[in-house]
Formats: sequence, C-alpha cells, structure tokens
Amino acid sequence: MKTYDFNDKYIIDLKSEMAIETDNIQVSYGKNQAIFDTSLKFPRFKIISLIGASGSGKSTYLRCLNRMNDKIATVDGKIMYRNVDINDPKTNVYEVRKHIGMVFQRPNPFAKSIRENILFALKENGIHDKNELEERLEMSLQDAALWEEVKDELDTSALALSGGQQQRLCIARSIAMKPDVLLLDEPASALDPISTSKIEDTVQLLSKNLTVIIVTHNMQQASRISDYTAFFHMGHIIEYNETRKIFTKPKIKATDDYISGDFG
Ligand SMILES: Nc1ncnc2c1ncn2[C@@H]1O[C@H](COP(=O)(O)OP(=O)(O)OP(=O)(O)O)[C@@H](O)[C@H]1O
Repeated sequence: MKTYDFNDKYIIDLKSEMAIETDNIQVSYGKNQAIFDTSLKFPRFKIISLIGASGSGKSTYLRCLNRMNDKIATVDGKIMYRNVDINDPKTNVYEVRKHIGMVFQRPNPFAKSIRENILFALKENGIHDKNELEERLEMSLQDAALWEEVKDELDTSALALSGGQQQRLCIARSIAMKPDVLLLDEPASALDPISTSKIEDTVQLLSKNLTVIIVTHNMQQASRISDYTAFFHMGHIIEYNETRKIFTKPKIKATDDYISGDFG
C-alpha cells in the first residue's frame, strides 16, 4: 500500500456565502479516530461531492453535519450553520435536522401512503393548514421529479414504488421541510442507471434552492453533477477544489493516484 503525507493537502479558499462549514472536526469511534482535523466550507446553492476509498471517512464526516453521529461516536470541533455551532450539545438536534436533511444509501420510506410519507413530519412539526400541506406535498414531489408518476396514486403504499421512485420519495420527504442543506449518502448506489440519472437530474435542479453535499463512489457522477469535490484518505481531507480541477489537474499526488486508479 502506498503511503502519503497527510500534511500534503490543498483546500480551496472560498469567499462566497457559506451554507455550512466545519472547523477542525475530529471523530472517534471509541479509541479509533475516523476523522482528523477537517475544516471545510460549503458554499450556498452548490453541489459538493465527497469522494475517497472505502473506509476513508466520507460517511462519518457527512453524518456529523446533522448530528447523526451523536449516539455512536465522539465528535469534536465546530460546525457552523447560520452563526450557530450546531455541534454544541446545547443545540437542539431536531431543530438542526429541519434545516439540514439527509437521505441514505437504501431508500427507507415509511410503511404508509405516498401522501403520508411527505405529510407526517410536517404535521409533527406543527403544520396543519390544509392548503399549506397540499402545496408542500405537490411542490416536494415536483422538485423530486416524482409528481407526474404518482399524482394519481398518492394514497397507495409507498412500498409499492420501485427502488428509484422510493429514493426520490425520500428526497421529496426531506425537501418538504424546506431545508437549506441536503446530505446524500450514496443515494444512487443501489439503483439502476436510469434511476441514477433521474436522481442526478433531481439533485441538479434542487441546488437552485439549497446546498447538496453528496457522498459518492462514482467518480463520473461526482464530475457530472458537483461544483466542488473533497477527496478523503484515511480520515484526512487531502484535497478540496473545484470539481473540474480535481478531475483534470489535481494538485496532490494522492488525489491524482486515486482518480487515475493507481491507488492503494
Ligand atoms: N458505527 C461505527 N462504529 C465503529 N466504527 C465505525 C462505524 N462507522 C464507521 N466506522 C469506521 O470509521 C472509519 C470510516 O468509515 P466510513 O464509513 O465513514 O468511511 P467511508 O469512506 O464512508 O466508507 P464507505 O465508502 O465504505 O462507506 C472506518 O474505519 C470504519 O470502520
């Protein structure tokens, strides 16, 4: 296995308005440190891919951004969202997740109707106005490119949908809350190429209104859809730059080896 100097890194200096940023994040599972000193800034209305080999820490880092590691790991450092450190234990985690949504690798709709999958969390969060609920239902399904396929069967079970449709329903469920940031953990890895392409189109449309941070193993996908890409290696951020530059002219040898398949 090749070894690389973790101090040899390049992080782009971004100046635009940020949706969320992390300052010296460290994550440990018991004695095992999975993320070291990671400071990254994610600009508003952009798509950012997190890439790296299996076990490099991409999902661990992503999960920090809406406090999904709270019960399984120790997370030190700051995560700034709207001038608030959301990693502070005093910050209400349910409030955080209203603004920073997440969709996982495997579609996980509730065993309820398509309609209730969208409306459940809204009602739980105190939205009861019928017009508002109907509006959010249609808006989120439209934005997740699912409306035309399901508008006549909103009261049938979500579990009857195909895997790709279920994943778009999970995206719709997240965006119905009108989050600022959407975290996607390999959302298309369990899907066929046509469903994958629909998810990619959806993600690109969504970035008009929110910031998307996506973990992907698929480098073509990262280069097709993202504005910026962050490369992780063994828990260290090695390179963060415009996607075009990462894939055409990486500045760091480890990144170059990874994207050219000459790694490990
Ligand atoms: N729940 C957990 N408990 C203990 N260790 C974990 C847990 N989740 C991840 N790890 C460890 O943390 C490190 C980073 O794993 P992580 O899943 O974040 O990497 P990844 O880059 O997302 O990998 P993959 O691409 O395979 O999903 C690995 O050493 C992994 O074994």
